[in-house]
Amino acid sequence: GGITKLVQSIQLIIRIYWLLDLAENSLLNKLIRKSLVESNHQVEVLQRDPSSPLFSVKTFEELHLKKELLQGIYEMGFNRPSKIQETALPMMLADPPQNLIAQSQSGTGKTAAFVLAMLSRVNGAEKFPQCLCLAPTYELAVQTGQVVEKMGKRCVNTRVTYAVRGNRIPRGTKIEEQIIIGTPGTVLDWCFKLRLLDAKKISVFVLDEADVMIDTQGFLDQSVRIQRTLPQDCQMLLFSATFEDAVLRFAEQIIPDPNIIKLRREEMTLTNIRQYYFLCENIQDKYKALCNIYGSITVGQAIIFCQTRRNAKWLSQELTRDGHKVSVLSGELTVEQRAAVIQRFRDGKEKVLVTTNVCARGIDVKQVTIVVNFKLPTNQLRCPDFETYLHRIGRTGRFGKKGLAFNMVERHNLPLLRSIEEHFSEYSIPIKPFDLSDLPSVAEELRQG
Ligand SMILES: Nc1ncnc2c1ncn2[C@@H]1O[C@H](COP(=O)(O)OP(=O)(O)OP(=O)(O)O)[C@@H](O)[C@H]1O
Repeated sequence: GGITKLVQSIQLIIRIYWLLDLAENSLLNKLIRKSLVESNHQVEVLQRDPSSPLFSVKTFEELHLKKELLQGIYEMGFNRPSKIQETALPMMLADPPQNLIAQSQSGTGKTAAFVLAMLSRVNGAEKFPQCLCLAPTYELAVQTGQVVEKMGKRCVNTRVTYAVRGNRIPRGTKIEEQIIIGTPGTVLDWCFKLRLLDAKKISVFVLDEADVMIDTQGFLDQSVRIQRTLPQDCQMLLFSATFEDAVLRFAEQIIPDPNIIKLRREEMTLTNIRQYYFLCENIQDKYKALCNIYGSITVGQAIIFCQTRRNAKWLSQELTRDGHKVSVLSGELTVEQRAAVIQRFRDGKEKVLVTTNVCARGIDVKQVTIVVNFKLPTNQLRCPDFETYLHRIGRTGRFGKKGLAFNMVERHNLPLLRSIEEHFSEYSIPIKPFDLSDLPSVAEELRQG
């Protein structure tokens, strides 16, 4: 009765927030990531059309791209294909066209890959939509469109338009742009209600951020309805940063006889991170321990994780008063504001980033040498949040550098620390109490970098 309805609506609200967070994370990654995330893993080909040419390319020249497209790529500073592009591009550019499902973590070159495929297939002389790309949110659609405009700068006859809320086009208008990027709901309206484009003329269909897409019933159904209206010989491409079973099932439902490739995620290792803890009576004690660290180690850049916005605010005020250059990252900032804070931190304008859990994910800043858990991460049930702990201290010790993690622990939370240490016992790295005698070796290790 009423109770179940109430529970269902609460669950729906939680899912929507979770999805928004997922989409926000995806957008934040795009905004802060100015360069490729290199991977030294090989791409795994899980399934392929036996007739498809299976080879990978090491240069863009081997792809026989239109010269104005090759020009666009070089002007973007791309020297050679990324790991996923090496295998995905030959499949996507093959004739006859191949369908593809590709998973590769954020920042590894998926967007550039399918944008290159769309630009490559567009016939600039024809003034009607030929490529359709679905994205989960307006902002992500705009981000992808910017890559099209940058990479297609020299393809003078090729133009892109956005099927998103707010781009009002009168019913019956015949759209001339060859590439359409939009969110599922608006794209459906453009196809059926407003009849702005003829889906039968679409030759390339891209569904990006599939892992974000499938989490709202609407998107999943709408994407399927759009895909159903496309012609049989339309090339279908689907991309996702992760490959949970649900994503793969959705992908195979949408993309007929696909090639399937994936790039394994870099394992997060803790082996090159030294972890210590300070026993603290209260928050002032924690602040004093923090000052001890600063007083005695030449710190590169540090990220300090707090559990609440209130503590983050209090801590940043204390640090600023003591003359540290501090920036704060917390949930009430918009994604663009967060990206700006992270960009400043990356540029070294501030030495300390105080942040709450919400923004902890996805910040990969190379020169972070120290991570401080001002409070150990726990979930809503006040149990240790192992995944967040791993994500947080994984912000340091990146790219083979040495890293340092300090945990400020109240006495009653020691069992929490022990269960975290136990959970990561495979790395067999103790979380030792920090005392000043450790300093010389720690400082030396940091210097070695
Ligand atoms: N072959 C390449 N060489 C150099 N830089 C590249 C290459 N391909 C992409 N990049 C750059 O790397 C960054 C990440 O690329 P891209 O956005 O395509 O990755 P992505 O996997 O789609 O990331 P996300 O999933 O976060 O959207 C971008 O700044 C892009 O310009």
